[in-house]
Amino acid sequence: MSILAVKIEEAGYEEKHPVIQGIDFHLHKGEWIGLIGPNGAGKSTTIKTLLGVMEYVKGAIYKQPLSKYAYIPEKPIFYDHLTLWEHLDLLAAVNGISDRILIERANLYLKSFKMEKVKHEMPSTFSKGMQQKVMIIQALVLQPDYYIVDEPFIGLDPSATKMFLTVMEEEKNRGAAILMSTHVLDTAEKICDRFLLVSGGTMVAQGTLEEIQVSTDLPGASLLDCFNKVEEGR
Ligand SMILES: Nc1ncnc2c1ncn2[C@@H]1O[C@H](COP(=O)(O)OP(=O)(O)OP(=O)(O)O)[C@@H](O)[C@H]1O
Repeated sequence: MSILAVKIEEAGYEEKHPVIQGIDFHLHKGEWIGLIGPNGAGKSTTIKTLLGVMEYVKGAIYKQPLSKYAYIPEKPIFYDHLTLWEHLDLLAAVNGISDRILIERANLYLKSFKMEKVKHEMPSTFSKGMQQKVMIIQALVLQPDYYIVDEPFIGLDPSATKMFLTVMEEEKNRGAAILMSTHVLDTAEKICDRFLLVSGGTMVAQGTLEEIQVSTDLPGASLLDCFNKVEEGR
C-alpha cells in the first residue's frame, strides 16, 4: 500500500528558477527508500518539497489520509532552555501521546542510544552526534507512519549507527516507511529496498539495486559503481 505518492513536476526556491523537475515515486508501507545523488543534486530540495516548506511547487503529493510522519533533519534544532526530557514531554503533549506511552517509549530509546544519563540536560549543549540521537529519539517516540530522514550517518558513532539501523528495521517491521537521503552508499546498498537517483535536479534512475544494475548495464555491480556510471554519462 502506498503511504505517499509524489509527482513533483517542478519545484524551487522561487518560481522563476525551479531546481528540481520530474521527481515521481511512491513510498509503500514497510519500505525503505534511499534518496541518493551528488552535492547539489536536489535531495534536500525534494525533502523540503515533501515537508511542504518550498516556496514554489508544481505537482502533487498525496499522503495516505491521517498518516503521520516524523522528520529527522541533518542539522538538529532545539529550544535553548528546554532539557532533553522537556523536549520529549512537549512533543508528546503536542501529538496527544499519553504520559504512560511517553515514559515507556522514551525510556526504551534513551537507553538504546545511551542517552539516559543526560535526559535532564539541555540538548543545545550536546555534541553533534548526541544532538542527532535526540532528533532520532524524538521521531521514534512519535511512532509515525513514515520517516523522512536527511543524511543520518555523518556524525553518529559506530554504535549509534548500528542502533539507528536496528530500530529503523524494527519500525519497518511495524509497517513504517522510510525515505532517507544519504551519501553513504555502501550502507544504503545493504539496507534500502529501493533507490531514487537524483542528479541535476531530475530523477535519473530508480528501482531496486538489481533494476539499477540492469538499467546501467552493470550486472552485479555496487550501488556506487552504478551511481558513478550514471553520473559519467550525464
Ligand atoms: N536556499 C536556497 N536558495 C536557492 N537555491 C538553493 C537553496 N538551497 C539549495 N539551492 C539550490 O538548489 C539546488 C539543489 O540543492 P539541494 O540542497 O537540494 O542539493 P542536495 O542534493 O541536497 O545536495 P547536498 O548533497 O550537497 O546536500 C542547488 O543548485 C542549490 O544551489
